[in-house]
Amino acid sequence: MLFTKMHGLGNNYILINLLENTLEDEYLPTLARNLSDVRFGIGSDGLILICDSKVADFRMRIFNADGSEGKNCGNGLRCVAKYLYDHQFIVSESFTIETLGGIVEVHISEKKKEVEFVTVDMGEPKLLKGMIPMKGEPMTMTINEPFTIGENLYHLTCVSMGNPHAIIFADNVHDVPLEKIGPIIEHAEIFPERVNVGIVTVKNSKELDYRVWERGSGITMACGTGACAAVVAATLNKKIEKNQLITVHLPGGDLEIRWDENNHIWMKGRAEYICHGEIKLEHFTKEKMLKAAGQ
Ligand SMILES: N[C@@H](CCC[C@H](N)C(=O)O)C(=O)O
Repeated sequence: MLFTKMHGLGNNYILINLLENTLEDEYLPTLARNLSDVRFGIGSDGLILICDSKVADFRMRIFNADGSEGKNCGNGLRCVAKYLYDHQFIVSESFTIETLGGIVEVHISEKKKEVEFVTVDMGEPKLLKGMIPMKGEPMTMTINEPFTIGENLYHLTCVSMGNPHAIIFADNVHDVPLEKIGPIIEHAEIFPERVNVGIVTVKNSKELDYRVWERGSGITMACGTGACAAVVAATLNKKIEKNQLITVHLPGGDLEIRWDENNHIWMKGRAEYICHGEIKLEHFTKEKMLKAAGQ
Protein backbone atom coordinates (compact mmCIF):
# COMPACT_ATOMS: atom_id res chain seq x y z
CA MET A 1 0.00 0.00 0.00
CA LEU A 2 1.58 3.30 -1.08
CA PHE A 3 1.54 6.30 1.23
CA THR A 4 2.57 9.94 1.13
CA LYS A 5 3.56 11.79 4.26
CA MET A 6 2.71 15.49 4.22
CA HIS A 7 2.51 18.38 6.62
CA GLY A 8 0.78 21.70 7.01
CA LEU A 9 3.01 23.85 9.24
CA GLY A 10 4.50 20.77 10.89
CA ASN A 11 1.11 19.15 11.58
CA ASN A 12 2.00 15.93 9.80
CA TYR A 13 -0.15 13.13 8.40
CA ILE A 14 0.24 9.86 6.54
CA LEU A 15 -2.01 10.06 3.49
CA ILE A 16 -3.35 6.90 1.86
CA ASN A 17 -5.13 7.20 -1.45
CA LEU A 18 -8.19 4.95 -1.39
CA LEU A 19 -9.54 6.15 -4.74
CA GLU A 20 -8.20 2.94 -6.26
CA ASN A 21 -7.59 0.81 -3.16
CA THR A 22 -9.59 -0.31 -0.15
CA LEU A 23 -8.84 -0.89 3.51
CA GLU A 24 -11.17 -2.73 5.89
CA ASP A 25 -13.11 -0.22 7.96
CA GLU A 26 -12.78 -1.95 11.33
CA TYR A 27 -9.00 -2.09 10.87
CA LEU A 28 -8.58 1.70 10.50
CA PRO A 29 -8.32 2.93 14.13
CA THR A 30 -5.65 0.32 14.99
CA LEU A 31 -3.83 0.99 11.72
CA ALA A 32 -3.84 4.76 12.41
CA ARG A 33 -2.47 4.19 15.93
CA ASN A 34 0.27 1.87 14.73
CA LEU A 35 1.35 3.88 11.69
CA SER A 36 1.44 7.07 13.78
CA ASP A 37 3.78 5.44 16.30
CA VAL A 38 7.25 6.90 15.76
CA ARG A 39 9.06 3.72 16.91
CA PHE A 40 7.06 0.87 15.42
CA GLY A 41 5.35 2.77 12.60
CA ILE A 42 6.10 5.76 10.42
CA GLY A 43 5.40 8.43 13.02
CA SER A 44 2.77 11.13 12.50
CA ASP A 45 -0.02 13.17 14.08
CA GLY A 46 -2.47 10.82 12.39
CA LEU A 47 -3.72 9.07 9.28
CA ILE A 48 -5.69 10.63 6.43
CA LEU A 49 -7.62 8.63 3.87
CA ILE A 50 -8.60 10.08 0.49
CA CYS A 51 -11.82 8.45 -0.67
CA ASP A 52 -14.57 8.75 -3.27
CA SER A 53 -17.62 10.78 -2.31
CA LYS A 54 -21.23 10.65 -3.42
CA VAL A 55 -21.88 14.28 -2.47
CA ALA A 56 -18.59 16.09 -3.21
CA ASP A 57 -15.60 15.69 -5.54
CA PHE A 58 -13.66 13.74 -2.87
CA ARG A 59 -13.96 12.64 0.75
CA MET A 60 -11.31 12.98 3.46
CA ARG A 61 -11.26 10.81 6.59
CA ILE A 62 -8.89 11.77 9.43
CA PHE A 63 -7.78 9.51 12.28
CA ASN A 64 -5.86 10.98 15.19
CA ALA A 65 -2.69 9.31 16.52
CA ASP A 66 -4.76 7.52 19.20
CA GLY A 67 -6.97 5.95 16.50
CA SER A 68 -10.03 8.14 17.13
CA GLU A 69 -11.70 9.54 14.04
CA GLY A 70 -11.74 13.35 13.78
CA LYS A 71 -14.53 15.18 12.00
CA ASN A 72 -12.42 17.81 10.27
CA CYS A 73 -8.79 18.81 9.77
CA GLY A 74 -7.76 22.16 8.31
CA ASN A 75 -4.11 21.31 7.72
CA GLY A 76 -5.15 17.91 6.35
CA LEU A 77 -7.54 19.53 3.86
CA ARG A 78 -4.76 21.69 2.40
CA CYS A 79 -2.48 18.62 2.13
CA VAL A 80 -5.21 16.57 0.45
CA ALA A 81 -6.03 19.40 -1.99
CA LYS A 82 -2.36 19.78 -2.95
CA TYR A 83 -1.93 16.01 -3.35
CA LEU A 84 -5.02 15.66 -5.56
CA TYR A 85 -4.12 18.62 -7.78
CA ASP A 86 -0.38 17.87 -8.08
CA HIS A 87 -1.14 14.23 -8.94
CA GLN A 88 -3.78 15.30 -11.49
CA PHE A 89 -6.72 13.57 -9.85
CA ILE A 90 -8.49 16.86 -10.65
CA VAL A 91 -7.70 19.66 -13.09
CA SER A 92 -10.05 22.32 -11.71
CA GLU A 93 -8.38 24.74 -9.29
CA SER A 94 -11.49 24.75 -7.06
CA PHE A 95 -13.16 21.59 -5.83
CA THR A 96 -15.10 20.17 -2.91
CA ILE A 97 -14.08 17.74 -0.17
CA GLU A 98 -16.53 15.97 2.12
CA THR A 99 -15.57 15.54 5.77
CA LEU A 100 -17.56 14.23 8.74
CA GLY A 101 -17.92 17.89 9.74
CA GLY A 102 -19.44 18.95 6.40
CA ILE A 103 -18.42 19.72 2.81
CA VAL A 104 -15.73 22.35 2.24
CA GLU A 105 -14.50 24.07 -0.90
CA VAL A 106 -10.75 24.18 -1.55
CA HIS A 107 -8.97 26.59 -3.91
CA ILE A 108 -5.47 26.19 -5.26
CA SER A 109 -4.26 29.73 -4.64
CA GLU A 110 -0.61 29.74 -5.65
CA LYS A 111 1.35 27.24 -7.67
CA LYS A 112 4.77 27.07 -9.28
CA LYS A 113 5.94 23.60 -10.37
CA GLU A 114 3.59 22.29 -7.73
CA VAL A 115 0.92 23.77 -5.45
CA GLU A 116 2.35 26.17 -2.84
CA PHE A 117 -0.71 27.61 -1.07
CA VAL A 118 -4.24 26.34 -0.65
CA THR A 119 -7.21 28.42 0.49
CA VAL A 120 -10.16 26.63 2.08
CA ASP A 121 -13.69 27.90 2.64
CA MET A 122 -14.11 26.18 5.99
CA GLY A 123 -17.83 27.00 6.19
CA GLU A 124 -19.64 28.51 9.14
CA PRO A 125 -18.52 28.08 12.75
CA LYS A 126 -21.05 26.51 15.11
CA LEU A 127 -21.34 28.16 18.48
CA LEU A 128 -24.24 26.62 20.37
CA LYS A 129 -23.37 24.20 23.18
CA GLY A 130 -25.54 21.52 21.59
CA MET A 131 -23.48 21.78 18.39
CA ILE A 132 -19.98 21.74 19.96
CA PRO A 133 -21.07 19.35 21.57
CA MET A 134 -20.91 20.15 25.25
CA LYS A 135 -23.15 19.69 28.27
CA GLY A 136 -25.36 22.54 29.48
CA GLU A 137 -28.21 24.50 27.93
CA PRO A 138 -27.95 23.36 24.25
CA MET A 139 -29.16 26.65 22.72
CA THR A 140 -26.61 28.87 24.52
CA MET A 141 -23.03 29.76 23.61
CA THR A 142 -19.88 29.32 25.72
CA ILE A 143 -18.08 32.66 25.69
CA ASN A 144 -15.46 33.23 28.38
CA GLU A 145 -17.05 30.72 30.82
CA PRO A 146 -15.06 29.88 33.96
CA PHE A 147 -13.43 26.44 34.20
CA THR A 148 -11.39 25.52 37.27
CA ILE A 149 -8.44 23.12 37.34
CA GLY A 150 -7.12 22.66 40.89
CA GLU A 151 -6.53 26.17 42.16
CA ASN A 152 -6.34 27.73 38.72
CA LEU A 153 -9.22 29.46 37.01
CA TYR A 154 -9.38 29.48 33.20
CA HIS A 155 -12.03 30.88 30.87
CA LEU A 156 -13.26 28.86 27.90
CA THR A 157 -14.79 30.03 24.64
CA CYS A 158 -16.04 27.07 22.60
CA VAL A 159 -16.34 26.85 18.82
CA SER A 160 -16.99 23.98 16.43
CA MET A 161 -15.36 24.09 13.01
CA GLY A 162 -16.89 20.69 12.27
CA ASN A 163 -14.76 19.53 15.20
CA PRO A 164 -14.81 20.93 18.76
CA HIS A 165 -12.40 23.54 20.13
CA ALA A 166 -12.10 25.16 23.57
CA ILE A 167 -10.10 28.41 23.47
CA ILE A 168 -8.36 30.09 26.42
CA PHE A 169 -6.85 33.60 26.19
CA ALA A 170 -3.53 34.37 27.87
CA ASP A 171 -1.09 37.32 27.86
CA ASN A 172 1.54 34.93 26.50
CA VAL A 173 0.77 31.52 24.96
CA HIS A 174 3.76 30.08 26.82
CA ASP A 175 2.40 31.16 30.23
CA VAL A 176 -0.17 28.35 30.25
CA PRO A 177 1.00 24.75 30.97
CA LEU A 178 -0.77 23.30 27.92
CA GLU A 179 0.75 19.82 28.33
CA LYS A 180 -0.89 19.66 31.80
CA ILE A 181 -4.27 21.32 31.24
CA GLY A 182 -4.71 20.11 27.63
CA PRO A 183 -5.50 16.48 28.53
CA ILE A 184 -7.63 17.54 31.54
CA ILE A 185 -9.87 19.79 29.43
CA GLU A 186 -9.86 17.31 26.51
CA HIS A 187 -11.37 14.66 28.79
CA ALA A 188 -13.57 16.92 30.96
CA GLU A 189 -17.04 15.46 31.36
CA ILE A 190 -18.70 18.59 29.91
CA PHE A 191 -17.28 17.52 26.50
CA PRO A 192 -18.96 14.20 25.64
CA GLU A 193 -16.87 13.83 22.44
CA ARG A 194 -13.72 15.31 24.03
CA VAL A 195 -12.30 18.60 22.72
CA ASN A 196 -9.24 20.26 21.15
CA VAL A 197 -7.70 22.87 23.46
CA GLY A 198 -6.12 26.11 22.20
CA ILE A 199 -4.24 28.91 23.97
CA VAL A 200 -4.45 32.29 22.25
CA THR A 201 -2.64 35.58 22.69
CA VAL A 202 -4.01 38.60 20.87
CA LYS A 203 -0.92 40.52 19.68
CA ASN A 204 -2.86 43.28 17.91
CA SER A 205 -6.01 43.70 15.79
CA LYS A 206 -4.48 41.63 12.94
CA GLU A 207 -2.30 38.99 14.66
CA LEU A 208 -2.82 36.13 17.09
CA ASP A 209 -0.42 33.62 18.62
CA TYR A 210 -1.90 30.14 19.07
CA ARG A 211 -0.76 26.85 20.63
CA VAL A 212 -2.80 23.69 20.59
CA TRP A 213 -3.40 20.44 22.44
CA GLU A 214 -5.19 18.25 19.93
CA ARG A 215 -7.82 15.74 20.88
CA GLY A 216 -6.34 12.32 20.19
CA SER A 217 -2.86 13.55 19.22
CA GLY A 218 -1.60 15.83 22.04
CA ILE A 219 0.56 18.90 21.37
CA THR A 220 1.07 19.46 17.64
CA MET A 221 2.88 22.17 15.69
CA ALA A 222 -0.33 23.55 14.19
CA CYS A 223 -4.07 23.01 13.85
CA GLY A 224 -5.98 24.56 10.96
CA THR A 225 -9.48 24.20 12.41
CA GLY A 226 -8.05 25.43 15.74
CA ALA A 227 -6.63 28.58 14.12
CA CYS A 228 -10.10 29.27 12.64
CA ALA A 229 -11.67 28.69 16.07
CA ALA A 230 -9.11 31.07 17.62
CA VAL A 231 -10.17 33.86 15.23
CA VAL A 232 -13.86 33.21 15.95
CA ALA A 233 -13.25 33.15 19.74
CA ALA A 234 -11.20 36.39 19.62
CA THR A 235 -14.00 38.06 17.62
CA LEU A 236 -16.73 36.83 20.00
CA ASN A 237 -14.70 38.24 22.92
CA LYS A 238 -14.44 41.58 21.05
CA LYS A 239 -10.65 41.41 20.85
CA ILE A 240 -10.55 41.62 17.03
CA GLU A 241 -13.09 42.47 14.33
CA LYS A 242 -14.92 40.38 11.76
CA ASN A 243 -14.09 40.59 8.04
CA GLN A 244 -10.36 41.27 8.63
CA LEU A 245 -7.44 39.19 7.43
CA ILE A 246 -5.89 37.80 10.62
CA THR A 247 -2.45 36.22 10.71
CA VAL A 248 -2.36 33.35 13.18
CA HIS A 249 1.17 32.48 14.29
CA LEU A 250 1.44 28.79 15.20
CA PRO A 251 4.60 26.97 16.36
CA GLY A 252 4.97 25.50 12.84
CA GLY A 253 4.28 28.68 10.84
CA ASP A 254 1.54 31.12 9.89
CA LEU A 255 -2.03 30.84 8.60
CA GLU A 256 -4.13 33.65 7.15
CA ILE A 257 -7.72 33.48 8.42
CA ARG A 258 -10.74 35.66 7.69
CA TRP A 259 -14.22 35.44 9.21
CA ASP A 260 -16.33 36.89 6.41
CA GLU A 261 -19.51 38.95 6.57
CA ASN A 262 -21.37 35.92 5.13
CA ASN A 263 -20.29 34.00 8.26
CA HIS A 264 -17.86 31.71 6.39
CA ILE A 265 -14.31 31.24 7.62
CA TRP A 266 -11.49 31.31 5.06
CA MET A 267 -8.11 29.75 5.76
CA LYS A 268 -5.00 30.14 3.57
CA GLY A 269 -1.71 28.35 4.13
CA ARG A 270 1.00 26.06 2.87
CA ALA A 271 0.97 22.29 2.46
CA GLU A 272 4.16 20.29 1.87
CA TYR A 273 5.40 16.81 1.05
CA ILE A 274 7.71 14.95 3.42
CA CYS A 275 8.12 11.61 1.63
CA HIS A 276 6.43 8.88 -0.38
CA GLY A 277 6.77 5.21 0.49
CA GLU A 278 5.25 1.79 0.77
CA ILE A 279 3.59 0.29 3.82
CA LYS A 280 4.09 -3.45 4.17
CA LEU A 281 0.58 -4.13 5.31
CA GLU A 282 1.50 -7.69 6.34
CA HIS A 283 3.50 -6.11 9.22
CA PHE A 284 0.35 -4.29 10.28
CA THR A 285 -2.25 -7.07 10.26
CA LYS A 286 -4.91 -6.57 12.90
CA GLU A 287 -3.81 -9.73 14.75
CA LYS A 288 -0.15 -8.65 14.88
CA MET A 289 -1.02 -5.18 16.04
CA LEU A 290 -3.31 -6.40 18.80
CA LYS A 291 -0.71 -8.91 19.93
CA ALA A 292 2.00 -6.23 20.02
CA ALA A 293 -0.34 -4.06 22.09
CA GLY A 294 -0.75 -7.01 24.52
CA GLN A 295 -4.50 -7.41 23.84
N1 LIG B 1 -4.88 19.05 13.11
C1 LIG B 1 -6.17 19.19 12.62
C2 LIG B 1 -7.32 18.67 13.42
C3 LIG B 1 -7.28 17.15 13.55
C4 LIG B 1 -8.46 16.53 14.26
C5 LIG B 1 -8.57 16.92 15.71
N2 LIG B 1 -7.49 16.43 16.52
C6 LIG B 1 -9.93 16.40 16.26
O1 LIG B 1 -10.00 15.27 16.76
O2 LIG B 1 -10.91 17.15 16.17
C7 LIG B 1 -6.42 20.52 11.92
O3 LIG B 1 -5.46 21.01 11.29
O4 LIG B 1 -7.52 21.05 11.94
